Amino acid sequence: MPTVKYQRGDMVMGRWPGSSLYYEVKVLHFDAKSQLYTVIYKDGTELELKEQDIKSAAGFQSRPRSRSRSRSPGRRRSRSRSPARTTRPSCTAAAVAAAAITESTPPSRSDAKLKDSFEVRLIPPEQTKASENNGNKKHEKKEDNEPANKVNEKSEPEKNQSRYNLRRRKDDGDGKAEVKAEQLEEKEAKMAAAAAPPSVSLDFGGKLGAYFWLLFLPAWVLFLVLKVNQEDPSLANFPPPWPPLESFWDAKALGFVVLWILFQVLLYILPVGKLSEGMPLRSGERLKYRTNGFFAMVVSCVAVAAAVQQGADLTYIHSHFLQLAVSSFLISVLLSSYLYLRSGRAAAEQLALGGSSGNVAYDFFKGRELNPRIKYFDLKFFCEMRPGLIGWCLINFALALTEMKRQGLEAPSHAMILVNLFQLLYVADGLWNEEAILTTMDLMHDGFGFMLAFGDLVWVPFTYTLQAYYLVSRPTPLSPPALAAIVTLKLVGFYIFRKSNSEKNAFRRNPSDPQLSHLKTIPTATGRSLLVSGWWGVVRHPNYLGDLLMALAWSLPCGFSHLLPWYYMIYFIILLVHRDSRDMSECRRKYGSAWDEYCRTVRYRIIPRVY
Ligand SMILES: NC(=O)C1=CN([C@@H]2O[C@H](COP(=O)(O)OP(=O)(O)OC[C@H]3O[C@@H](n4cnc5c(N)ncnc54)[C@H](OP(=O)(O)O)[C@@H]3O)[C@@H](O)[C@H]2O)C=CC1
Ligand SMILES: CC(C)=CCC[C@@H](C)[C@H]1CC=C2C3=C(CC[C@@]21C)[C@@]1(C)CC[C@H](O)C(C)(C)[C@@H]1CC3
Repeated sequence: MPTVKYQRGDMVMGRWPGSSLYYEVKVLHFDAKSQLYTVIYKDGTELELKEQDIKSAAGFQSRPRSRSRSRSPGRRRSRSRSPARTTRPSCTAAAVAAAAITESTPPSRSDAKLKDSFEVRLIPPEQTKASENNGNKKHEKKEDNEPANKVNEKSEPEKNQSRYNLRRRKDDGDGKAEVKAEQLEEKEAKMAAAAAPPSVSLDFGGKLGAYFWLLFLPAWVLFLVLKVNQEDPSLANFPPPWPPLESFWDAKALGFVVLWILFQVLLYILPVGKLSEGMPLRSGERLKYRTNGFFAMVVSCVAVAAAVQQGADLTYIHSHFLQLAVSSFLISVLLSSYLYLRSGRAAAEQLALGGSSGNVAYDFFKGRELNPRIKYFDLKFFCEMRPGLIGWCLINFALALTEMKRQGLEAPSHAMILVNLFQLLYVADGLWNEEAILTTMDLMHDGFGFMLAFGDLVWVPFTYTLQAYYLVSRPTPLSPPALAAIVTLKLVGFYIFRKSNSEKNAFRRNPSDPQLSHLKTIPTATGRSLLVSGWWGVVRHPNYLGDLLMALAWSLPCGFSHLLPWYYMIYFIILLVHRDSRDMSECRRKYGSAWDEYCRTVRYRIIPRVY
């Protein structure tokens, strides 16, 4: 192939995205269509690079420290208080490669210091910039706050510095011009990284999987809704009776759903509440979000109470559950189609990683655009946090009223009260801590497409309410000890869930938060660190553990007569196990062997000593 400069198996130097640093990589593959080389770093991290980001190894050498008069990364480090200054690389892709070029033997893992202190492997682009910019004291402060780094600072001799000074020979010793060229390169590389995100493997079963999920998810919701309406919803009583076609559609139901969504839109755009910043995007930009979810929930409760006071019959929700679900489904399909169409016009840097497979079904399902917005109105954030989530509580409340009416009760049953209160607490907590959602996977990494639109508008309100629906016509008495045990379980789960989510959110927002200074961290090549003690040192997803305990507490009040009210628990285990593995791959890609280090230190994923 005449146009291919580097061949498979060639050892070359690849630019680390977002920086001007080059590391040794092996060429795995060249894609003629995208003109991208797939390269692999020494620790197994794979990236796709443009030809201009690859140089032949012959043009590189490690710069001897004595000649390092310029503001090279290594030298900048030696002036700053960054941990990178004082530690030696151990195993990130880039650092291993760096060490491999400058030393005959790569850094040894058996290094005694490695055991107790987590080491910096590479100057992260952000850190490099921070040290370069003397005015940026914030970053230095952050590093000071990390005890693990302090240990490193004391223990590592400066002589290691020169090992990271990898640059092209022609740049050597060229004072100001060099700095300028370097800054330009860094800027270019950043833009390239933003514009051409590295491709990631397709999850959810890839393209075929997308077709499957597009058909299966709506069918499954329909199945559940029909099943819970059966007098005997046991598995043996299969299939549930198919209702007449005309009963799927009700214009009034569609009207109610549209009104509800518009009401939530109105509450969302009111200039009430805090404007919170999201995490930095690949372009470096930080979007602003109006986090007034709790306010929206309170106003919605007042509005619903007023409507009931005025004689509105909420049992309509129970009797038209199917039609309301179908209406929401139609809206989610319309929304997803709009999202897919508009994503065609989105700039490359606005797309989620892996969101552009080129396959219509997959991209429609998974969503391409990361943060689709109409002016300041963030569609993904709004859909995830408002109509479906608050709607879930409204439906639960309506089902409690229906239970009272059906069973001639003066108050809802204990089981119904527990389910209502538990789930209300879950939603209210999510909305109270709305800002925390900005550091979750959905907001940071996932595109907005059918999966989330359907999940937010149909799946959450019409399947998360199944326990309450189940209880409407199936009285389930609870003994006082059972009641106490279930409440305790819920509170324990909630405590773990809230504390761990808040800890991660606080750390991501401000790594130098004095309240977190006791926590150990592992620095990574991206400039972000990973918590390795506290909640995130117990298991890799303590928040999932808390969430699962809560899910158990939601099913227990419904007893053990049927599987249906346990559906949420089963689904949730599958969802979280899959989410955990998706997150593992994503973090492995992002953090390279710093992530492996974290996984070796924190061995269990969700349940200590079990999983
Ligand atoms: N009820 C429901 O239906 C659902 C509820 N949930 C709940 O939503 C919440 C959010 O979940 P989800 O978005 O899946 O995942 P997380 O909130 O756990 O976010 C995962 C991200 O956190 C960061 N991270 C991972 N490990 C560490 C660490 N050691 N130190 C610092 N940061 C770390 C990484 O992002 P980075 O490093 O880029 O910051 C990672 O990608 C959870 O509580 C979950 O239980 C989730 C799904 C469905
Ligand atoms: C099968 C299918 C269609 C899956 C879609 C998954 C979505 C239903 C969930 C993905 C992540 C979610 C979160 C919440 C609700 C469910 C979805 C949208 C959440 C808003 C619930 C309230 C919590 O407090 C939370 C804010 C942490 C949570 C965030 C993730």
